[in-house]
Amino acid sequence: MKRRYAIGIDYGTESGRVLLVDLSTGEEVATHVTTYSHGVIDEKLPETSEKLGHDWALQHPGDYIDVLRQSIPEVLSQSGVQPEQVIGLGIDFTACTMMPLDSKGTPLCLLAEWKDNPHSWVKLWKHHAAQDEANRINEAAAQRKEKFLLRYGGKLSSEWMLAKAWQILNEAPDVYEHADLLMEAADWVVMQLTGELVRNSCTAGYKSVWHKRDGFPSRDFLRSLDPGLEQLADTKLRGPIKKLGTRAGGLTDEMASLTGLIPGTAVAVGNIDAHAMVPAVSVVTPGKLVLTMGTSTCHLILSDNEVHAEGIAGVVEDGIIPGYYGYEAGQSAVGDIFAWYVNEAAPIDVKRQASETGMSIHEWLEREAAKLSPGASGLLALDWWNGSRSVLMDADLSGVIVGLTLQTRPEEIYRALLEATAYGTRAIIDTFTQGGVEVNELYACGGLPQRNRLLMQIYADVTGKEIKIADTAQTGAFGAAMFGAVAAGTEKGGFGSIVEAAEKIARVREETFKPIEANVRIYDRLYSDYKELHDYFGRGGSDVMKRLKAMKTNNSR
Ligand SMILES: Nc1ncnc2c1ncn2[C@@H]1O[C@H](COP(=O)(O)OP(=O)(O)O)[C@@H](O)[C@H]1O
Ligand SMILES: O=C(CO)[C@H](O)[C@H](O)COP(=O)(O)O
Repeated sequence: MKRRYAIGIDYGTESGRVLLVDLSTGEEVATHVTTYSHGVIDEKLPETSEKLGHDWALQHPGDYIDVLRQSIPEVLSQSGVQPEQVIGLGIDFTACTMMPLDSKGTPLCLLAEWKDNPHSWVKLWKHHAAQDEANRINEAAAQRKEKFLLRYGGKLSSEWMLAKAWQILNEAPDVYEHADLLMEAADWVVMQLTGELVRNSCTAGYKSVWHKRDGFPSRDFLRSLDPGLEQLADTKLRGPIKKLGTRAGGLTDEMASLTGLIPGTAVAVGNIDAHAMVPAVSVVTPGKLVLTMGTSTCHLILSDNEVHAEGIAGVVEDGIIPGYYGYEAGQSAVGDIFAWYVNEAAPIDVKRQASETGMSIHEWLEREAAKLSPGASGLLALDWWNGSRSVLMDADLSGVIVGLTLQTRPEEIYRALLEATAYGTRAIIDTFTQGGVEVNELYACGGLPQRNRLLMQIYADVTGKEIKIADTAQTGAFGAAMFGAVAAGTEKGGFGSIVEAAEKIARVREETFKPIEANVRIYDRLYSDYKELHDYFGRGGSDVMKRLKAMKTNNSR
């Protein structure tokens, strides 16, 4: 029998990565990356001089289609695989990355009459300008003792659908009114591929507060926020919600000719990028915490039980692997913090030395920072450069570095930033453990583990746990391909379930990162200092971060 393949597409913050996977061996046969030509739109709208406010982050939906147009034909031609050998396609996406659509399913930002309104564009997951709305949602839900709040650690995020939808209603009621649907980008791309309006249970559960039995927040609650939101769930969020691995539909003729695949190829319902990575590192049972480390980090774990605790961003039944409660927590910036330092703050001399040695700035700083021992720099940082997603769920918090002196070196700051993100992860592990979700093992995947060994050693030392690393640099796309093969089903040469797919083709590397005892002891002390700063700035010891942010926002008006 001819070999069978599946394609997975990982829609990240800056680019879409397409991977062709051999379903009999798990071999990654070909991969291609399409960088979004509009990138993250956070200063002004394309083709206009319309300036965006603080904390805005938008995208262009055309960039998502470019990934299909460019990268799918590319992996087919690189590999020589025949289109009919590709039995399934799955996608994963950043989330909540949402957009308003008209009644034909066209994003409003692509229509001449709406394109100058920032609210007609795709709001990227890291659009944080709906914090006011999030605060008001949280106050109202707490006051009304809404049951759903418990499943989200007591707070909904400004990154999620409800806050973003309400921001549109508040600031651009005409856009809200005209929007027939508000859709996750993951579901919109699946709709383009198949012509079917199908939502996936993962983004619906984690980002739109949907529950398998209780549905969305009640009309009564939505009306209590704003009468204009009352019908939100029944109208703009309508559509069947299908569980992960379900076949959303077959590839349309139009999409078949755009991609070079054959019409009718099975397309799985969408998924969140981080969540797709869990089975891709072979995790399909409880107790194994998966760190998906890239621009941001998500922390995902399965459990047999539903527990509620502060700091857990969300628990969704069947949200990651059917049959389990899937838990998510996260840090809104990780790679983004290192990128900030490299792009905005590293001195010119560092850039010169890196270029002289033929290394990237990250690589040079990593090499120099690895020469330092833990605690030697006298620096300690908080990891809130893009707010705190867990444990505090507050986008108005910001970054801190304590201990700077005239002697401080760039590699010391770089290392302090790596360490800060590791402390943030340890705080999340504590939250899970104290909340009753057992964390026995750590798995790391995403773009960072294979790029920065020092980072991974620091994570092992700070958490005191051995870390297993994904055997693929394209973990999201690999997981998406696995779900694509499940959607195709066994009769087509795919898999009967995601658990079967994980058993047959998912794997981790043999090499692991093990904690170094002497470092663990030092980091234990530094972590307790981190916690002191964390609670001081984050739990009301000082509101200086919020005052500074308010001053900055007022000044820019
Ligand atoms: N050697 C490195 N060390 C630390 N961070 C890095 C390194 N190389 C790239 N990064 C950061 O990794 C992030 C990109 O991660 P990746 O997983 O590829 O993308 P995404 O999160 O968009 O899916 C960027 O924030 C970038 O600054
Ligand atoms: O909230 C998310 C998942 O729940 C975002 O999709 C994620 O944090 C962004 O992913 P990346 O860092 O890989 O761009």
